[in-house]
Amino acid sequence: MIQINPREIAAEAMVQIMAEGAYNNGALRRLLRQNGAMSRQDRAFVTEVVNGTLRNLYYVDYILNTISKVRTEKMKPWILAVLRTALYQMYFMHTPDAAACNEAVKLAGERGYAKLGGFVNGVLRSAGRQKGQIALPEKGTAEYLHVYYSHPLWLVKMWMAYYGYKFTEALCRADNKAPDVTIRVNTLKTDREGLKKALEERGVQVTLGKMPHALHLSGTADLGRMDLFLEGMFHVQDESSQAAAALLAPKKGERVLDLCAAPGGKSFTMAQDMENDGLIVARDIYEHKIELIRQGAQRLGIENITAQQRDAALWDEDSAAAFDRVLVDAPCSGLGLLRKKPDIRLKKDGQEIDQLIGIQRQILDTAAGYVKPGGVMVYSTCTLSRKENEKNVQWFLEKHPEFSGEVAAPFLPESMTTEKDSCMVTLFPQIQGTDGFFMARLVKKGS
Ligand SMILES: C[S@@+](CC[C@H](N)C(=O)[O-])C[C@H]1O[C@@H](n2cnc3c(N)ncnc32)[C@H](O)[C@@H]1O
Repeated sequence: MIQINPREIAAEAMVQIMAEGAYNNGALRRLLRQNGAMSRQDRAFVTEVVNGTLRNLYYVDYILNTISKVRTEKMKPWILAVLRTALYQMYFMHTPDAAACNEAVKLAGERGYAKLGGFVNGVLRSAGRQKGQIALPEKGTAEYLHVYYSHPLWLVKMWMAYYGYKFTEALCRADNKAPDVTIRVNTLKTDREGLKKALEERGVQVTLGKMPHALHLSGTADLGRMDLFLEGMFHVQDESSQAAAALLAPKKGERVLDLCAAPGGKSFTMAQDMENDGLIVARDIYEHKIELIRQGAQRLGIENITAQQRDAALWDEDSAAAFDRVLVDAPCSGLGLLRKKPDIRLKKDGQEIDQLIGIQRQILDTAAGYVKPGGVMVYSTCTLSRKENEKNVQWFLEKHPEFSGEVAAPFLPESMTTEKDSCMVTLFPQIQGTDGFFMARLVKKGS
């Protein structure tokens, strides 16, 4: 049997993600598939090392740059990947220092860098000796949160300006915990108790979520291959997204437009809430993503979704005042997803926010015209940036006096919202245990 070294796969993933620009989840999935002979334990190890290293990258690099004479940005991609993943194992996974160090030296040699084995050995031995002794920036500063919790400095500063130091620290800490898998029970086929029991019979640990059809799973190896998944008993969906669908609250027989719908999660949830009755037009700008909506709907036994490729920023006369409910789940900076997509924090620099605001406002402006008088629109993002969230809603309500905000709390379980008298809700990983998420309920006047 071929021996696959999981440490090598982890370092390879880091090269692809950090030096070649691959997305974290995509690169991991591809490498795990290509090395399918690895044991379940080794696959879990690779996933933990890659996600953990990415989640703690600013900290790991801070240690490397304190110890090494060569700065991380000057290192060869392979050597840097080997050092980062080895240091993560030593500092966060309790791998014995000597084992992590010896393996790293071997890995350097395997890709033609045998000459750098001494350098790798020196840096890691020194890191082992100095564990817990390297001075960090002073506590109470943005620089401390940046290094200790490995969040970009610009983001820490932005959140501190919004929420203050203590709240930002709690948020950063929550971002660094690997989340469990959350699913939405397919109420067209089963119910929460029935699915919980069936999952438990298959060895999955299950707890109930705050949303009425949410389950939290742990101990799931390959959920996508499980019979219950293939039979369409659930789809994977964070509780924040389930809440956004609940805030729009579509009813049986209504016409619903989901303008930025792929891969389809919120459309699927709404279709189930509507008991497969009425119509959901689910659109996205990317043709290849439309197929994901169709496949998902088919797996789940959903028949009231029509998927269409269309740019939501461009006006569609045929949709004018044609929908009871419109969802604008806008493209955004994704700063609420740091738990699940740890590479987001490394690849954004805050510059893209202003560009996104332009697109979000264009989509909102266009969407307003598709809502029937008396109809409802929900604007949502998976980000924690007030410019993309509250400021956009304020802008929209000023520009569109035919809309007003409706208090959101009555549409959500009490534990999901802390704002009791606002049309806007922000969810945080350290409070609701969800992704960082924003949503607002806007009602068009008239009847
Ligand atoms: C936050 S994701 C949507 C997630 C989806 N609502 C769900 O619950 O599964 C945003 C989506 O907007 C799409 N998008 C980006 N720009 C768009 C545009 N101008 N028009 C329509 N869709 C767009 C992206 O392709 C992406 O699928």
